[in-house]
Amino acid sequence: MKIFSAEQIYAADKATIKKQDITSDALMERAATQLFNWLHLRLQGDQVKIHLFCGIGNNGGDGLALARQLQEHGYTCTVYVVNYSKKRSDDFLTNLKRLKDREVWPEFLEEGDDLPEIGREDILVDAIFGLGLNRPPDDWVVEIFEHLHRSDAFTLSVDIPSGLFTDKVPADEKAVVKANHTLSFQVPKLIFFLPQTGIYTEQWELLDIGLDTEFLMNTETDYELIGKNEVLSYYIPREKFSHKGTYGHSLIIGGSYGKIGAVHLAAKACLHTGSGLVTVYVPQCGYIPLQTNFPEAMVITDVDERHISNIDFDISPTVIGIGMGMGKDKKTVKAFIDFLNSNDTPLVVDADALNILSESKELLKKLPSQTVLTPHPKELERLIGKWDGDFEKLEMAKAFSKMYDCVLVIKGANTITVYDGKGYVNTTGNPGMATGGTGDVLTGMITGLVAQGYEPLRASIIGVYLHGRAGDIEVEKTGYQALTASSVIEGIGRAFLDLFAVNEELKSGREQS
Ligand SMILES: NC(=O)C1=CN([C@@H]2O[C@H](COP(=O)(O)OP(=O)(O)OC[C@H]3O[C@@H](n4cnc5c(N)ncnc54)[C@H](O)[C@@H]3O)[C@@H](O)[C@H]2O)[C@H](O)CC1
Ligand SMILES: [K+]
Repeated sequence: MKIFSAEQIYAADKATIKKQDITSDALMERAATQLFNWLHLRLQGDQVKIHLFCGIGNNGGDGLALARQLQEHGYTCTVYVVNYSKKRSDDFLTNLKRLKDREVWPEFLEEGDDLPEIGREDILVDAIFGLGLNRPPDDWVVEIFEHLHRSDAFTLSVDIPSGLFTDKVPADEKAVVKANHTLSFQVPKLIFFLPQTGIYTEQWELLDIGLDTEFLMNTETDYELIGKNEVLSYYIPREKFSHKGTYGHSLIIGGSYGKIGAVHLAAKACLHTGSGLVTVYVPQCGYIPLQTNFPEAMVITDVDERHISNIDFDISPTVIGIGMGMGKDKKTVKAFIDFLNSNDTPLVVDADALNILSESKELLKKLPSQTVLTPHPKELERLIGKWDGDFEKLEMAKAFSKMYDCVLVIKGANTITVYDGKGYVNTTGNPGMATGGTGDVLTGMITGLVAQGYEPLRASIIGVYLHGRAGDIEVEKTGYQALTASSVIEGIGRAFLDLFAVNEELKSGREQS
């Protein structure tokens, strides 16, 4: 699913109005009807108090139109207009008049006014600012936001939480409404997925307002949201007359004394993801544990007992995953540099190998094209430098990925894969996965997908999705605290099966008919 910028959404509005030969007011009415339906379905006429806080632009217009529909259906609502500017939008004014024609008189809030009492059982609708915010809200408006927050009432934001810019992180966290739920129009917004802006809404949901599908389909976006459909469209089916050679040979290089487990996890995840063969390359201390506990893997050992000191093997792998648990011993750093100087096998690079690259950036030029790098936030900072806010981070990541022709997998709550100027935002995963070893599992999975013939960008996107899905499946059994990297590996098979699972409701519907 595409993630559109604010400019593109405004353009989609225009295209829709023209193509469907409707007024902008009619489009706003559609938006308000969707908001109303959402609330009405849940409230079923309940007489809970609803406070609608509206701005003076089109976000406020949506709020006023919603207020009218609520009032027409007998709901108890009070409407406030946060009067932060004299430049009211036309559709706001149209809806203000319609409300007044029905003898609903909004209370206009100005600087210094007393603020209304809000009970914690009430419902707040936040339609103060939408996509049009272009400077931080005034202090007195921020005070209103804080007043709303203190009420503890359920807060429903219209389109986006008011006070959020669509392309930069707000300087003051008090200057953003904290929403329990956001009903956003038609398309997901990037702000829902970034750590510094995603925190302002607990949940978000899309409401279809019938924007022109042709425009949406034909417009290229900088970001894409990755769900099951996207992953399914990339899936390569297995062939009947295939054999283990068809699905590649992965070599996992890493480990050091006390960190052999990292290689074990990566290699096992690689195998569970479908790599035809998996060989691990470890220091000698890894030989017995791996051969004892992981019979499917072949093991090649370094000449050194405790560290990798000379990467030397006589197999021809399809892809190499390197870095987990490898450490930065002097011998290892040298071995890694020598390896890069002679290697032309596709690479997936993680952990200590990333840190070695960060310390000698000239090495980055030695990576084969489309090498996959899987940094967590600290490793990313060492690689690309410090950034000022999540949006700058993404721009810097894109520039870095272009400069070195590499796929950057930026790990986080919503992992974002960056390549060729585009970002792919993952939707799976959960806080239980913030535990040691899950990164090793991810690297192994991406390696296993490259081995099977997925090009590195797709392997990364699919690997990240399945990794999160496996975690989501397993967390149902364990809860957040007890989820481990090993259980994520156990979930990989189910994550694949889930790609093809028919929605239970659809299935039972079909069986009945
Ligand atoms: N396709 C859709 O998604 C539709 C969305 N709709 C809604 O329209 C808003 C966007 O409306 P817009 O009028 O452009 O912006 P705002 O409502 O956010 O209004 C802001 C308004 O105020 C001015 N302004 C900006 N920042 C400040 C500030 N700090 N202080 C004072 N004034 C400020 C700015 O110039 C604007 O005029 C979208 O989010 C949806 O809710 C449509 O209703 C249907 C189609
Ligand atoms: K809003």
